[in-house]
Parts: sequence; structure tokens; C-alpha cells
Amino acid sequence: MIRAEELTKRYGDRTVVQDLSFTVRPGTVTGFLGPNGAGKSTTLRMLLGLDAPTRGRSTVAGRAYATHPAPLTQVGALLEARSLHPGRSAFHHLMALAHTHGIPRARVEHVLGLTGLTDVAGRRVKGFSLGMGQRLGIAAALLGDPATVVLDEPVNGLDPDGVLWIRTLLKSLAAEGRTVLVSSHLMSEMALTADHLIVIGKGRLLADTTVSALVREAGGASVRVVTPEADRLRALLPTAPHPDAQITVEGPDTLRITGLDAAAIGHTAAAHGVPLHELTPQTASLEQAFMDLTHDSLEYQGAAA
Ligand SMILES: Nc1ncnc2c1ncn2[C@@H]1O[C@H](COP(=O)(O)OP(=O)(O)OP(=O)(O)O)[C@@H](O)[C@H]1O
Repeated sequence: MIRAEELTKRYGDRTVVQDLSFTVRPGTVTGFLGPNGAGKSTTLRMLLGLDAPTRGRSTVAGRAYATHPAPLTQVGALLEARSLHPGRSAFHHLMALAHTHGIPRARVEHVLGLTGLTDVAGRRVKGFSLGMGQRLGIAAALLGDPATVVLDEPVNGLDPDGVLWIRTLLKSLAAEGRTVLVSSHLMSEMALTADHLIVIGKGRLLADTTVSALVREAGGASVRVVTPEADRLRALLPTAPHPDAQITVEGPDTLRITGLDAAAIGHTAAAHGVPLHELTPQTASLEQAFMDLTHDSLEYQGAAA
């Protein structure tokens, strides 16, 4: 469990994090979301004892990070600024970290396997691609088998395979009962990865909620359906057991459906032989909810189009 209590950080006369209080619970992925410059990295640095708060306090597993006798075994962290010795191999980088905590070689080999780096473990880090570097950072974060994992923008710059890999890894870490806090400025990514969301803007808490609650508040996720038999599908859809379900006709062959998921719609169509040309879950409303939430606290605004 991570707990922040009225965390505040000032640089000169600028307050970049203000009175931030939240709790991150085990067993779920919590997304830490905010536009660029919102104060996410500063907050994570304070949680990890790398920056001193001007006011307030934070604890990980009940005590301040810096007071844990073997922090790697409590909290694994990947921060944006990586400090890697370029001439070291991935294996030696991890072994050097492992030595500081008496972690055995077998665990180093295990995390290399977990992050898909076994084949390149002997290569010098300076030749690593961005994605390989991220994987190595995650391997280091997992080295001590920590109950809490904190990752700052782990998908930044990764290709779709890498993004999918991180998403799956985070979910499995949470499923093992760990506390997982992951920052991002992309709602679309967090909607697919996180169960819980802490949203900040200009250093202040804007929302502490679940993804599904936010979807509901945003008017619900919808599914766009294109079929030459739109009228027949409308009549067949099982709306009765779902009082929230709504079907809007968007065109002669296009329906927008809320309150029923794509699977239910697809099954109904298949069971009655209705051909579907498109069956697309829409998350635009969630993106819009994030923009509405953070609009007044954007640090950098483009000129209005
Ligand atoms: N050492 C520092 N001295 C002065 N200002 C700082 C310092 N570190 C961060 N800031 C400022 O604090 C604000 C928050 O920065 P931070 O990096 O925490 O935001 P962020 O939400 O992580 O942003 P991004 O998504 O762009 O990484 C920014 O305006 C930044 O310029």
C-alpha cells in the first residue's frame, strides 16, 4: 500500500505539487494520470525518497521509503531518468544491483527471462534500443521481488508489442497481489491497463476513481455497429435485461449502442445470422472525460484551432 498525505512540493515560489493525498491499494493497477507538467514525476520522486516534500508525507508499506532497510525488496521503481553504466552488460548491471541486497544470481536470471532479455543479457547496455532499456529498467525494478511496483511512463516510446507486453505484465503483477502504480499522460493507455485512476492537474488532485466509474460519468462506453440489417438487429438485441441499454440510429446501416458490450452484440448477431460490417467499441468519451477534467489545469496549451 502507498499512502500520500498532503504532499506538497515548491520550487522557489512555484508550487508544483499541492496538498496531494491518496492511497494506492494492492491487487489492482492504479494509473497516475495527468497532462505534461502536472507533477507526476515529482510526486513519484517524493514517494521514493528522491525528493523531499516541502510539506506532507508519504509511506510505502507503512513507512517512509528511505527508512526501509532493504528498499529493493519492498518497492521496485522505474523512473524516467535511468542511470545505467553504458559499458556494463545487462547481466552485470543487474548483478551489481543484486549485490547491494544479497539477491542471488538465480533471481537475476529469472528477471532477465521475465523481461525477455535472456538472449541479450551479455550485451553492453549502450547498444540497447529504447525498448530494451525499458525492459532492463523493469527487470531492475522486479529484482527484489517487491510487493510494490512504481513505474513512471513505462510505455513511452515503445512499439505496439512492447506496449502490450507492459500492459500484460502490470496486470499479472497486480493479480499476484502487488501494489502497482504507473504514471502516464495517455488516458487511452490507462483505460486499457488500470482499474483505478488518480488524476492530477497542476499538482492538485482532480479525481480518485475507477476506470468504470469514469466511463459511466462520461456517459458510458458505446459500441458502433455497421450492418445492412440494422432494423432487424435493433429488434433482436437483448435490451430488456439491461435497462441502461440505449440504441441510437446514426445512419441507415449504423447503430451506436450503450449499455451492451461488443461481445453481447456480436453473439446476438451471430445467433440470428445478422451480418456485421463493423463492431467497434468506442472509448472517445473517456478521452473526452479526461480532457474535460484536466482542461483548466493544462500547463502547456496549444492555440485553439
Ligand atoms: N528540479 C526542478 N526545479 C524546478 N522546477 C521543476 C523541477 N522539477 C520539476 N519541475 C517543474 O515541476 C512541474 C512538474 O513537473 P513533473 O516532471 O513532475 O511533471 P509530470 O507530470 O511528470 O510531466 P510529464 O508528463 O511532462 O513528464 C513542471 O512544471 C516542471 O517544470
